[in-house]
Amino acid sequence: MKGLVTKSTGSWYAVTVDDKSYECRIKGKFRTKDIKTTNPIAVGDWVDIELEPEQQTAVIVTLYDRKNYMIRKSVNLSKQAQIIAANIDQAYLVVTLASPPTSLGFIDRFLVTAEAYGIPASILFNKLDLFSQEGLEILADYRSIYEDLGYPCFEISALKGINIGDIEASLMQKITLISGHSGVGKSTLINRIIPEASLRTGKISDWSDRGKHTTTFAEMLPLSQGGYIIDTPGIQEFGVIDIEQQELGHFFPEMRALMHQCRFNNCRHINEPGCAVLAALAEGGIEPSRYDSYLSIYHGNDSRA
Ligand SMILES: Nc1nc2c(ncn2[C@@H]2O[C@H](COP(=O)(O)OP(=O)(O)OP(=O)(O)O)[C@@H](O)[C@H]2O)c(=O)[nH]1
Ligand SMILES: [Zn+2]
Repeated sequence: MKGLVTKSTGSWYAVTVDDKSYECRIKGKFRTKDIKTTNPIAVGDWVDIELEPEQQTAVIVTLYDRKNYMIRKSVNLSKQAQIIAANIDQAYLVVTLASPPTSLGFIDRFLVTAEAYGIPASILFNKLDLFSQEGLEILADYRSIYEDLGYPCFEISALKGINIGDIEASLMQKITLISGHSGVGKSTLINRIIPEASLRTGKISDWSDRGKHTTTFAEMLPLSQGGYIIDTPGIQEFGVIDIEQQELGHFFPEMRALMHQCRFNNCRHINEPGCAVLAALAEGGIEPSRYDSYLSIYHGNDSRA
């Protein structure tokens, strides 16, 4: 029977076939290109399952080819990768400028991975209700960096219900991944959009609570207007994986637009003479924070919260 993986705990998977959900485990090996993954099957995957005799459970026996996926380097296991979700139409990164802050490096790593797999990405700036005047100015700066690159940005308060209608409209009939650090408000947002979901939301009250994950597994939730949201556990760190140094510039839209003007066609945009990217950086046509992220990813560094 062919079904859709709608929930994953890492060892068990819920697979939906014609509105019926089966608790499944994996049989055999499933490989993603040459990458070692901590989870061979991810939410959003299409699979074949076989019922186990005289039991309520089933086993996943086939994994169908994926249209795309979001992947990151696993924390502490730098050789291994985690597939966050597969077969998605768009990826929404929920960020906050405070409690907890999301770094530009983290945002850029997420966007580069989305570009590499052809997934349209948007940024949701949450907790708008907490912003001071100064905070709003920083928000406007961040927003303009990413909007100028073509990434849609939303300013919202999941808690107070501000600007949620715009997001709801953009989710219709689509499979949308919702990702971000722990505590940025993903569950609060999803609860507002799908009240029946009643996901647990956590209070991050002090330092010792930081990193406490209230969402522990990825889950695909149907929307009443059609489409799905994929809720994922909070991510501390986003390590880019499976991108060659030489192709990295292609996944920065502002660099992609200029690189054919570089003198050398194998330009790394680091110190080459006649580099159009470095010229644009010097003239303010490329954001220094974006170029910093390029260098940092190029040199294989991960982002930490
Ligand atoms: N002030 C304010 N607080 C918010 C907002 N959205 C969420 N919060 C609070 O932030 C805390 C974390 O929210 P969650 O929705 O649990 O965050 P999460 O991203 O789902 O976290 P994980 O499940 O750990 O990944 C809770 O105390 C929420 O009430 C918002 O728009 N404004
Ligand atoms: Zn160059």
